[in-house]
Amino acid sequence: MNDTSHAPVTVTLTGAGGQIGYAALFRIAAGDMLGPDQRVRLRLLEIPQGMRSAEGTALELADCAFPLLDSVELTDDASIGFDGTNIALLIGSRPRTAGMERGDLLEANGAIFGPQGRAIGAAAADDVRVVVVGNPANTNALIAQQHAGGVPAERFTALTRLDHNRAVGLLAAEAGVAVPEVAGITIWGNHSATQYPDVSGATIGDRPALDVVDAEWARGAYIDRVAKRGAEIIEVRGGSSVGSAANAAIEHVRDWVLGTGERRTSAAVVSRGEYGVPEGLISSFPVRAVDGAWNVVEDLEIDAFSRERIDRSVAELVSERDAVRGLGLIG
Ligand SMILES: NC(=O)C1=CN([C@@H]2O[C@H](COP(=O)(O)OP(=O)(O)OC[C@H]3O[C@@H](n4cnc5c(N)ncnc54)[C@H](O)[C@@H]3O)[C@@H](O)[C@H]2O)C=CC1
Ligand SMILES: O=C([O-])CC(=O)C(=O)O
Repeated sequence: MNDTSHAPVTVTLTGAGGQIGYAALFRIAAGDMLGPDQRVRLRLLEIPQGMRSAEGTALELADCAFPLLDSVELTDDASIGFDGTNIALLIGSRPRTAGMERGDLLEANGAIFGPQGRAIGAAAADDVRVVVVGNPANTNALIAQQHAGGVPAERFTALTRLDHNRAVGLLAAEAGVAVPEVAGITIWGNHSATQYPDVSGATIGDRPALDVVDAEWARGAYIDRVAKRGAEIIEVRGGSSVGSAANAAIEHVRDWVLGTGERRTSAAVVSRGEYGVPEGLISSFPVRAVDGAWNVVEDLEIDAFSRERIDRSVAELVSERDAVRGLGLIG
């Protein structure tokens, strides 16, 4: 992938007929995800009810005449959708609606991700990389991974980049600085209201963030605002985040494939026990991407406040894992 020959990369999107799919596909085809020289083959995987909408999107993609877009194929068969795929964005699921918590979604969505994981295991390219967007994203990623025999576990990730970007944007706004001044924020744990946006190691310009903004705010209202931003958007827009979610998924894949350099970001990746997170959980960590792989940044200091917040979110991931195990969705 991304070698000098620039052979086309196959990108599969599930939920391609949905809102995030619509917001993501044009940017992927324009080169925002894999770079301005990388041709892409798009596979749009939908359920029968979503096919018509995906067909419409495919017509519009054709009408853009994107030079980097090699082909667009539509299917409702996962074994075709993931055949030879290099990058899979698992977006299709049921969005949360007002008043609904993620726990309610476990059962509704869990059954989607086992078969998709199996199809990825059976059909995808050797270098396949998967990011799960559909909620509950961390646990859906775990389910897919557990069914994808033969695919290295670390190729399954879940999206917390949207939370990360929200945390950066809100901190920059509070400090009255431009976004590039902010560095070193971490989202820990689950993509849910228990997530912990951690600014204890963050900087604003060349100063510790906690010397610039009120520490009480950073450890109170700020955490709540970031963690509940999804619900805020639902409340204000009347629907869940779309443009910002598509953007985050694109940035997640772009960093994973092209690298972050020294810049730190957040992604939900398979724990190898870092920071006391139980091995095997797909939990959000501070990460850098090097040579096509996410590496957890391991040398951060965790104070008692952070420890408690991380543990709380990780406990929720453990309970989601146990719940899907109880439902027979994983072994
Ligand atoms: N991780 C994150 O940061 C975020 C995650 N989300 C989640 O992303 C998901 C998608 O959101 P939207 O695009 O707004 O929803 P949407 O309802 O507009 O689109 C979902 C699409 O998925 C399709 N679909 C359902 N089951 C499928 C399956 N088994 N295979 C293929 N396609 C399938 C549906 O037909 C529909 O077209 C939701 O679960 C939402 O909660 C949304 C925002 C942020
Ligand atoms: O909250 C939701 O249902 C959508 C979502 O994941 C987010 O916006 O972070």
